[in-house]
Amino acid sequence: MEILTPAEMAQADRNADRAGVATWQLMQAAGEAVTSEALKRFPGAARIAVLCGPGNNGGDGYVAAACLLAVSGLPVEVWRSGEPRADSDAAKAAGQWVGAVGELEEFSPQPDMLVIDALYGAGLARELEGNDRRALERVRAAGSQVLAVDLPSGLSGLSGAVLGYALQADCTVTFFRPKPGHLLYPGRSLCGELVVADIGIPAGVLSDIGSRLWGNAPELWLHALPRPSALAHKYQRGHVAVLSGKMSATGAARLSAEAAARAGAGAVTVLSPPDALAALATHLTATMLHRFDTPDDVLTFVEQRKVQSLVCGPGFGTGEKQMAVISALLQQVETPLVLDADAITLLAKERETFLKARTGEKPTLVLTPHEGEFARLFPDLAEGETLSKVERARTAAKRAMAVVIYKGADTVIAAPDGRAVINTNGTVWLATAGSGDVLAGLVAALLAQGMPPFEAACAAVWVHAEAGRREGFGMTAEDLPQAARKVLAKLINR
Ligand SMILES: NC(=O)C1=CN([C@@H]2O[C@H](COP(=O)(O)OP(=O)(O)OC[C@H]3O[C@@H](n4cnc5c(N)ncnc54)[C@H](OP(=O)(O)O)[C@@H]3O)[C@@H](O)[C@H]2O)[C@@H](O)CC1
Ligand SMILES: Nc1ncnc2c1ncn2[C@@H]1O[C@H](COP(=O)(O)OP(=O)(O)O)[C@@H](O)[C@H]1O
Ligand SMILES: [K+]
Repeated sequence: MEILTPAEMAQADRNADRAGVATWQLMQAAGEAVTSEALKRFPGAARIAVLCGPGNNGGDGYVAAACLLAVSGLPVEVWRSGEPRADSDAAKAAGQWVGAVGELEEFSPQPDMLVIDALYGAGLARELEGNDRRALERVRAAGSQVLAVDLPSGLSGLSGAVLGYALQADCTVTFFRPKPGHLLYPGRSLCGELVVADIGIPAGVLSDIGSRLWGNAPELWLHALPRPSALAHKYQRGHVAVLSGKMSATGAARLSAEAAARAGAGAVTVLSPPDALAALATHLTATMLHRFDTPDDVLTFVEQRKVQSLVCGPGFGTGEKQMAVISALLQQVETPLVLDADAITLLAKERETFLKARTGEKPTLVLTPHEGEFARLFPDLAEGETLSKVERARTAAKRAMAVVIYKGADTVIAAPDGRAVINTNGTVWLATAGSGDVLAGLVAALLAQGMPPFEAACAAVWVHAEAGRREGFGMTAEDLPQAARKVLAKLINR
């Protein structure tokens, strides 16, 4: 599903108006959607308080208050912060509320109350403070249940950051399409359960908006998942090479290699520095092993053995020898390349040179930084407090001419052409050592089988997360490749 920024949502609104769906109609539908979720989800509430701001978010609140009074059989109170502008839809909605309206500073929340937070939504223009903030703080202290209209007031719809203060909602009802702030942390957790209500905006309004952001789902990349021909031999199913680090750090490369094999690569080779050969040889079975000493050894292997993708970084090391290998790969190899972990740290050491070289048409590169690695490679983006994670990932992808998988609980995948995806099926069980190495192997396997890089990255992230969910508590990274295989097998058979 497309994700719309607040500005794109406003455009959708205007397009809907032009298509004959009036904003007043949308406000009615929004208020009714809030009403129906309130009744469905909070059957234990003894009374309802609706907090209404001066804009359209407040307008939705007034509509909901009127509907709830008519149908819930509960006492409904309205508390306002500011007055709607004359002749606005919100003013019309406020005019239809027949009950009393209290000033927000006098609002006294109760534990048995459902509070409907309709102070600010997409129009939040500055930090939430003063009476607004104090009222929300009282709600938190009282422990009332909270339904947020569009967004918990104070949350940035663009970035998911809290501007001043925001309540923890039990449920958030938004309209038409989710916004980035619903899916990026901390917004994602503050929203509680997210409901995306259809309020009658036709999907056609999206055509000239050109949103380039989606929630990650198989629909985006299922068509591109590799399906080998019946006659394929092992190398035609993709040959992945994984570069290992020294003897004491070979596990990471093995995890990537195992993941690549389980994700459908027909052949996987671990390239090993001389000192690690023995350690790897005792552990590898189906995975092949090949020694390398110099960057040239790697280049020769890639060419002669028709390697179709490479993983470099997991457990690789950050010395000069390793830097020489990465430079050679970036400069002399056309094969799709996944750079993770130590490889990203190495790139960061030569940041300027690396980024300068990444212009124009370049061979496929996928970078998989976690928060710390991202900050090393793009310190200015990591510091920019006003940028959302999506904007950071997009800018990084453009600069590096690479698909960037910016990992975390809300992993964002971005391509140099501006496409971006927010992953939403992650689980904390993935926060285990080696889980990133598995992800790198999954991406490489899909690349080696010919999947386009952005789709391969999105698919790998989704499958990795789904595998983590399947395994759940107590899972280690060793469990992930097999679980990923099962997830992929199901998808391929769809
Ligand atoms: N398709 C759709 O999109 C639909 C959208 N709908 C609804 O519309 C909502 C967006 O409405 P909106 O644009 O009127 O903005 P909203 O959030 O109500 O606030 C604007 C007002 O608040 C003020 N203000 C802002 N920040 C402030 C602060 N910190 N502290 C104090 N004041 C502050 C601001 O003042 P100003 O900055 O102008 O001085 C202005 O007066 C959206 O979230 C959804 O619920 C539905 O009706 C159905 C269709
Ligand atoms: N709290 C979390 N919720 C969801 N996914 C997470 C969480 N923490 C980490 N992950 C995921 O787990 C993986 C960890 O990768 P990484 O940090 O590189 O670990 P390692 O270096 O140990 O392999 C990434 O895919 C990341 O998105
Ligand atoms: K709100």
